[in-house]
Amino acid sequence: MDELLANRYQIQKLIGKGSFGSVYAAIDSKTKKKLAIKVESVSITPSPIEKEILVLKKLNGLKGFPKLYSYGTYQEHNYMVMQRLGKNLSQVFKDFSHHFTIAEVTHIGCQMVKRIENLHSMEILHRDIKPSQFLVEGKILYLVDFGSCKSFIYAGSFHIPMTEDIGFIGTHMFASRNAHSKIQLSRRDDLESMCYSLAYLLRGNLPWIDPDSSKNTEAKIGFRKMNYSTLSIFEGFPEEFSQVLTYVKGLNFYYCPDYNFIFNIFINLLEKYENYNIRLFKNPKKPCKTCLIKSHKHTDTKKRHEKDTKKAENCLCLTEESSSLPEFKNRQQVPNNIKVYNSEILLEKQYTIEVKTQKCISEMIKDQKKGCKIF
Ligand SMILES: Nc1ncnc2c1ncn2[C@@H]1O[C@H](COP(=O)(O)OP(=O)(O)OP(=O)(O)O)[C@@H](O)[C@H]1O
Repeated sequence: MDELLANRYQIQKLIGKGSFGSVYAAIDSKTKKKLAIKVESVSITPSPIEKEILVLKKLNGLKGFPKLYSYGTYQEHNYMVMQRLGKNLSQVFKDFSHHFTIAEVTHIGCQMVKRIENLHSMEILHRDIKPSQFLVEGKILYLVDFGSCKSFIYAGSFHIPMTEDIGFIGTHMFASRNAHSKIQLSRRDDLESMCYSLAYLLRGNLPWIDPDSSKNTEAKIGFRKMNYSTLSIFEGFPEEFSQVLTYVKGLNFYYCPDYNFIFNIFINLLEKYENYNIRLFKNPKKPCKTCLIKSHKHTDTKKRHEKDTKKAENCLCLTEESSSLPEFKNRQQVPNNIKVYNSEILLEKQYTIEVKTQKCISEMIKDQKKGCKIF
């Protein structure tokens, strides 16, 4: 491929390779903007990039998703030009010697559930949720890679049917049990993969992964995964994590998950960790006052609850910052996209919301049995 793609984009460096294509760091020679360009051969059909473009168009620059700038075909390659982001969570986890604190993983959980909720609100399933699909930029986790996405709504308003024998979709390590059973995936499965991603970030491993990689076939992982109880997956960690997984495992195929229920479990857990450091994100400014959540004693009404949840969400993401990636000094150099600050106390006392979880898990599960709430 030429270094100047489509006579406009100066390719700088390969960022990484996926199953179907490669992602490059590039500069727009017209605007000097730093970009990421995903490229795949035109011979790949159906084209994952085409699907990604459709999804990104639908998301239309929604917070926590990369902006799509341009796309096209150039020299036997499909390409899409998007916002350049920082390292993915797997890479950052490695930088931290595979050790995140409970507060950090809880904070990640808060952002993950919001991204998944937003994607689902566009009637789209991700179907390959895992740590490497979340990229850190500023204080925001961005969800990327929409090549496995599928709409769960068809003909305008019908939920896709629960079919079987669909073939495995996702990544063995983080896939839901339904993915291993080859059952059509729905919203619950993205959340189950989110739980396994959080378990991995807490533990540094997942119990169904054998040190001998020859024992990690899809079937063997699936078999072992079915036999681990929720409690054993999160053994030694706060019970809130297993509460979330219990709730998610209890969802039926059609049910619209209560994302706020999960978010509030995480937010309440985070509140227990005073003065925690979230080392993944830079801390350029103090959080603005309007983002600070006040304690609302005795005002636990639904309205207050919703307002606080919204504020908490804003606090987690704060404002979107412009990219601060360093220029590439030399083409051989791997970009060091992210600065990690160990010392700053990042979000001091932001999570002092007085939101006690409004429904216990058994009530939620009872609710589900009453009917299939889709929206
Ligand atoms: N907008 C972006 N900005 C910066 N880096 C990105 C961007 N999008 C993807 N990347 C990085 O590019 C690399 C390749 O990403 P890609 O989504 O193609 O595949 P993958 O998720 O690594 O693998 P697979 O497709 O097999 O799941 C990853 O390291 C990812 O973090």
